[in-house]
Amino acid sequence: MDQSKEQRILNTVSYNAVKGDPESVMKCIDKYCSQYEWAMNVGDEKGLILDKIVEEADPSVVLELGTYCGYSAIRIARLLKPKARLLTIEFNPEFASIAKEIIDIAGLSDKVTILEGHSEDIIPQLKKKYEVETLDFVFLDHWKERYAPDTVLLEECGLLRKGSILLADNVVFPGAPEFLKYVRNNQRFECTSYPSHLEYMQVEDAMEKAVYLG
Ligand SMILES: O=C(NCc1cccc(CNc2ccc3[nH]ncc3c2)c1)c1cc(-c2ccc(F)cc2)cc(O)c1O
Ligand SMILES: [Mg+2]
Repeated sequence: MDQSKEQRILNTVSYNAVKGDPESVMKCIDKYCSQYEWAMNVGDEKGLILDKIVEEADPSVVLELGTYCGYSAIRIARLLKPKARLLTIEFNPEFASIAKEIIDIAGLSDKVTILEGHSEDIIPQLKKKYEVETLDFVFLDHWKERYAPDTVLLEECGLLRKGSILLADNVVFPGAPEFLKYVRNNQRFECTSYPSHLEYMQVEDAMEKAVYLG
């Protein structure tokens, strides 16, 4: 059975990246996906915007929805302070296992925990099973039609506090219209749009930041 694209991404990382060096893992993935096979990593252009927002927030507890190959988990975790941690939810078992290996190569396994399953099933378990009090930062990058319902679920589960930051990828392409409508018309969120481009392409995209006001 020939390999998947995600397996080929892991191969190129394990062959070319410097072990324990997150930046070299990111560069390796970006090089491969811009030159050989497109893949849905947040990429280096939107990644720089993500970096700035994470650095400004300096979060202790981060939730990511949609791990994929672990590129954005590495991007975020490399900026976190020593005790801070990132929980990332991935439904696709192959993606989860490839991400685990890539995160390990980056040397970030002690900061990142991959939770296998659907966001709607795992979010309600975060407080009791994963000892989360509230979330400082949430990166939404899973199924776009889940962004809005999962935002409601996060609030219902008491996981958002005054100042919690939601950052959503792909609000322009593929698009997350219900999410934009929900947060932009909701007084409990302060929204900012970050225009950019789809990873490795010249197609317009954007990320949306929604700060929870409590
Ligand atoms: O759709 C996207 N990503 C989400 C996604 C997609 C597939 C599988 C999974 C499986 N992982 C998964 C699922 C459900 C889940 N529930 N809880 C956790 C969880 C995890 C996740 C996406 C698409 C494009 C894109 C596609 C085509 C094109 F032409 C241009 C652009 C660009 C992106 O940056 C994207 O992020
Ligand atoms: Mg995305």
